[in-house]
Amino acid sequence: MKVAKFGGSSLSSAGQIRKVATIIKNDPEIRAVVVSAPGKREEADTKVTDLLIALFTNHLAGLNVQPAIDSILTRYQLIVEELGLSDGLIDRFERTLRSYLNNIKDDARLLDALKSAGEDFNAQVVSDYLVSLGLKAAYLSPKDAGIVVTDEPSNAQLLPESYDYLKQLIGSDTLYVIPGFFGYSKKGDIVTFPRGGSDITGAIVARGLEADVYENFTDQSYIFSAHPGHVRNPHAINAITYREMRELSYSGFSIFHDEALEPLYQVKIPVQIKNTNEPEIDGTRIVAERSDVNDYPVIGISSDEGFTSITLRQYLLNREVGYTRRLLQIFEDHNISIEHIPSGIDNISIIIRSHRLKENELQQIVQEIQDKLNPEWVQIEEDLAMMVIVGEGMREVTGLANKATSALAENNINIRMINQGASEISMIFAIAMKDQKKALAGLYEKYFNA
Ligand SMILES: Nc1ncnc2c1ncn2[C@@H]1O[C@H](COP(=O)(O)OP(=O)(O)O)[C@@H](O)[C@H]1O
Ligand SMILES: N[C@@H](CC(=O)OP(=O)(O)O)C(=O)O
Repeated sequence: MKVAKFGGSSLSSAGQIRKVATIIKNDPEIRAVVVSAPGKREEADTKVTDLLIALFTNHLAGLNVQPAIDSILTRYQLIVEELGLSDGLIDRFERTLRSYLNNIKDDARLLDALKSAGEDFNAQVVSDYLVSLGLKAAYLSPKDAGIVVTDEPSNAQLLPESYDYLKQLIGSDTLYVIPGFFGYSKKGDIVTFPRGGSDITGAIVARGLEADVYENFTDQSYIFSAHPGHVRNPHAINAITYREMRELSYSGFSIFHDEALEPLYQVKIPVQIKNTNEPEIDGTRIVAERSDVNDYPVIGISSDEGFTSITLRQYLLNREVGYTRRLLQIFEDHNISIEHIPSGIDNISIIIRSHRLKENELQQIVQEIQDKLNPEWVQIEEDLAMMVIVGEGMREVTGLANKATSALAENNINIRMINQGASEISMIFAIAMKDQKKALAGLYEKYFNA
């Protein structure tokens, strides 16, 4: 039994939805479908989720919201007309958006409700279309499916009891079409997952329904060993482990959400990445173990930008008990999570994502560091990129770090920090953001073409 998730690129137009329906019709193993909101039809297009966020922003600013509502409804109108579905759907969608705007007074909750509409409307469209083709399909709201989440707007986390509710759907002869990207809090409010979170819903449903495989349909036939938009003709991956994928998706492989692995790895449900436009290709499998570690000790290289490092120097820091804890406390007080903490005997760096800092917050943090810890000096480096090299074979094979340092040296790229992940399956190099493209090309050549 399979659960299939179709991403925004697979559902961006009536033509794409037809391809999705063909995939579903041809595979009776698919027993539940999770859908995203319509994505971009071409590069310059706007995702429906972004149109919904624009609607929220206009509403908040007190502007006329009609143009934003029209642009959203037009996307669905085009799809509904071309698929020959009832116009009544569009009236229902308009009433839903207006009722959210009129009735939800809390801004964060309104934003989540509006964002959820992209997936919610699309699930109704896809379900109606499958029914029109003669399939026994039905729209199922996350509320009725039992997807219960924590109450943190835009950052929902699943509550484990959801699996007990989802289990009750096992064995049904109805093909459920479930909107991705959101769940309901215990109080009954809509709460969304982080952006890209329909992958998370798909994983939750696959686990709840005890699927043999979670098929994730997108616009690429494989996960490649480097982002295909940044490296020309990267090597296609056949199998990658959950641990490898988590490291890579957290740091730039946006094809699959890093938090979508959590529901799956304990119960070892494999993920099959497939292309809606080339469904005959098997694609990439995300699994617990892979058999080609000797051939590919390194499986992928990702890069991610927008980091800031704060480095403190303090002679005899290694002997000061509690120094690190007091430093970390400052970041905790600012509610800023930390990415890396490389340290030496007399210095320590804290690396964070720059977007987590509010205006002037960095200066405030430096001031607090000076007041509370009195270091000899504090150095700030902004605009850093992280190059992340990942592979289960990293522990066994010698000379892998050397390849990276020589690739960067040959390209005259200064390394600002090196961190070997405690998992021993990743190595991270901080460099200046301006060198990122050159670094990725150089590293890719060394590991995959040398
Ligand atoms: N290593 C990689 N291999 C394949 N695609 C990647 C990789 N890293 C990033 N991507 C990007 O992920 C995109 C697909 O993910 P996403 O936009 O979330 O799709 P969907 O709309 O189907 O959910 C690809 O078009 C590609 O640009
Ligand atoms: N539509 C949401 C959730 C999502 O997962 O979309 P996609 O499958 O197109 O990445 C977003 O844009 O964030």
